[in-house]
Amino acid sequence: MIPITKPMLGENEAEAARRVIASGWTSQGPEVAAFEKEFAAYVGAPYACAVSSCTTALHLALLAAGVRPGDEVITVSHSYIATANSIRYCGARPVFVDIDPATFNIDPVLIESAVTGRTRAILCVHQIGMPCDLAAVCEIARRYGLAVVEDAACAIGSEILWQGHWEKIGRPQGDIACFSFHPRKVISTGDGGMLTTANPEWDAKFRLLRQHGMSVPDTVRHGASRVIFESYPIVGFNFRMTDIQAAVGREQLKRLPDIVRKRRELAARYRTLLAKVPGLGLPTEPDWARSTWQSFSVRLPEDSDQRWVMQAMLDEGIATRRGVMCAHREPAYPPDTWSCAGRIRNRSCTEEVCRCLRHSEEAQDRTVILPLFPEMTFEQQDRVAESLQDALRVVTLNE
Ligand SMILES: C[C@H]1O[C@H](OP(=O)(O)OP(=O)(O)OC[C@H]2O[C@@H](n3cnc4c(=O)[nH]c(N)nc43)[C@H](O)[C@@H]2O)[C@@H](O)[C@@H](O)[C@@H]1N
Ligand SMILES: O=C(O)CCC(=O)C(=O)O
Repeated sequence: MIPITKPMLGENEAEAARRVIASGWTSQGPEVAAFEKEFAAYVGAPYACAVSSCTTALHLALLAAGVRPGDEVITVSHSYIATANSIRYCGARPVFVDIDPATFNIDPVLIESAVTGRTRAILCVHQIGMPCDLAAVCEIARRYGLAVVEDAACAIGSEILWQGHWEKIGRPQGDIACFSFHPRKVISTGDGGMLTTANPEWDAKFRLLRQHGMSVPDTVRHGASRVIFESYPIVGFNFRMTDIQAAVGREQLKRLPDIVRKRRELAARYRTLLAKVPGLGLPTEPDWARSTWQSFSVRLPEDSDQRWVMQAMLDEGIATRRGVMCAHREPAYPPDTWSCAGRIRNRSCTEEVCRCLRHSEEAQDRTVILPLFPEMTFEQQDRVAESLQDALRVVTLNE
């Protein structure tokens, strides 16, 4: 079986976890602090704060940016559901903007029509590791006084050409960037997340909110020679990362440059292997972006059926995934819970038929994500390419 993904974990990670367990201190402590410092150095950010997942990171980012019940946040529907959910957790309303079908990222041309008096922030996504057009997003956000939160779940190691220099995503170019260490991502701690920012007040807020709003952390009280009583000035959460996870994350960071290099090599190789497949659309990388290729997504020819192709490949022992989901199509998102640019401004869409998100829907329905992981062999990759071509050929023959 060729899986869709396989986290690159080995003896070093196992030894790191063992070392923490043997130390007797396993909850958020010195390993988390060290991981944060090393992660900040990697992306070039002034501050990094570790949490339990990217979902909880997004939630804290929006709260710190001042998103409150009744506010609107501009984002994409075409993303894992956690993106839109994080807005709902704040009692705010997602306003969905369609994607550019070439990059699967928010179409900057459409953002301005989604801004209203209630808009508080733009939550943009670097979908499947491809940097979105942050320069355009930030320009609009600055003009309207909006915060920019980046969902960089898949973009650890992605780069963007920023004011003439290549920078890692997460510096951050916006106001806050959120990363994921779920096993489907570029590096993994089992589950886990990270927020980066240049704003010390927001960083302090993340730290307070991730640990119940506790005024004096347990680590400080643990080592104190005088009795200290903590207080809880605000309602916080338990969104901590453990020291076991952080120790694994530190080992993963050491592997990261090799992982990204390998992923880019495999993505380039897919491009060569699939270049001549009739009607197949290959992903594009703008000349100002370098992806991690967290996923390699191909657009199927017009005459092929997505589910049929995926099943044919599964029958050959190859796992695939459909294109990235659209939150607005899920039962958790009835029409009264979200808006989209057209429904606000032109009223060109009815409740029944909405054309505002047609590129998002088309990407979900017409693309297939192929296996790509650093330990994938060329032989496995050849099998994937052949199996896809066979499946497409059978579809054509059946016509
Ligand atoms: C492109 C999108 O990819 C992911 O969505 P997805 O629909 O592909 O995710 P799922 O289908 O839930 O993928 C989870 C898969 O990730 C793999 N996986 C999940 N956890 C593990 C693990 O611990 N070990 C191994 N070896 N594999 C793991 C399994 O193959 C599992 O089926 C998410 O990461 C999204 O955030 C992302 N945008
Ligand atoms: O739970 C998932 O499958 C993805 C969500 C994620 O990556 C996260 O919250 O860190």
